[in-house]
Amino acid sequence: MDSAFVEALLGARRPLVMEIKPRDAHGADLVAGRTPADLVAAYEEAGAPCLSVVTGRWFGGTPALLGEVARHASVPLLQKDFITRRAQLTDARELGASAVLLTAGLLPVSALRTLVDAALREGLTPFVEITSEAELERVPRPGDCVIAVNNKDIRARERDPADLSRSHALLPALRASGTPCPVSASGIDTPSAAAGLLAAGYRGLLIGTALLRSEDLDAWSAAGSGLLAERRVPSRVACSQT
Ligand SMILES: O=P(O)(O)OC[C@@H](O)[C@@H](O)c1c[nH]c2ccccc12
Repeated sequence: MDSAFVEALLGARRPLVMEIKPRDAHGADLVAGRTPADLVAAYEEAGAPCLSVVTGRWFGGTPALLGEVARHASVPLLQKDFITRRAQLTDARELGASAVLLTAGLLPVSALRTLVDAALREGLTPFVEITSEAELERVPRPGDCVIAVNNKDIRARERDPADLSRSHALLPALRASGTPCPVSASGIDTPSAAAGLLAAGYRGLLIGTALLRSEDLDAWSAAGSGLLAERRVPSRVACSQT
């Protein structure tokens, strides 16, 4: 498969897809005054092989944020939004995305197939999120997709507590599906949880909130490269609700 996003992730020493999103699921600010350029610089310096940009408005994102990140980033970008129409794929590519989120649990199976085919035709890597084996079975062309287990539930707007055991339980099925790049996403909130998922066999982790609140990205990078330092990771004080 020909995918800059997958190649970057599989070739990375620290396969962490570092996410930029303005607010967490409860509406709290995650950016703390930093510009998109500041965030890109911090993540790239920490060794991010790819970045995720949330453009969905539940999390305070906009398409313009993706364009702004793309102006500064030199790594492949994933757009995270609720994509239901082909026109959104063209927009994603024009804004600078290399990969697009498609949510298996929210799309009828025929729409999922159409969007996976259309994304691949646009040169975009489908990054398909699933939460169960039943959803995994609905993913077409898994060998051409990144498949990510979401440890939270997007139908609950990600306000539910994360269940990392879901990622551990679904890994064998993910591997059997033929995806080149099994990913675990959401609610990974400590470097040791990250290290555990990578040790289990995940080839990529998608982390937003915890990185945006972290004051020690190096500890995360160490976890990502299997060199977990036994040190405390200070968190930013949770920012006020907006
Ligand atoms: O901030 P977290 O818990 O590390 O989660 C990141 C990412 O998985 C989450 O932002 C997300 C998962 N599915 C989405 C769909 C749209 C927007 C965002 C998302």
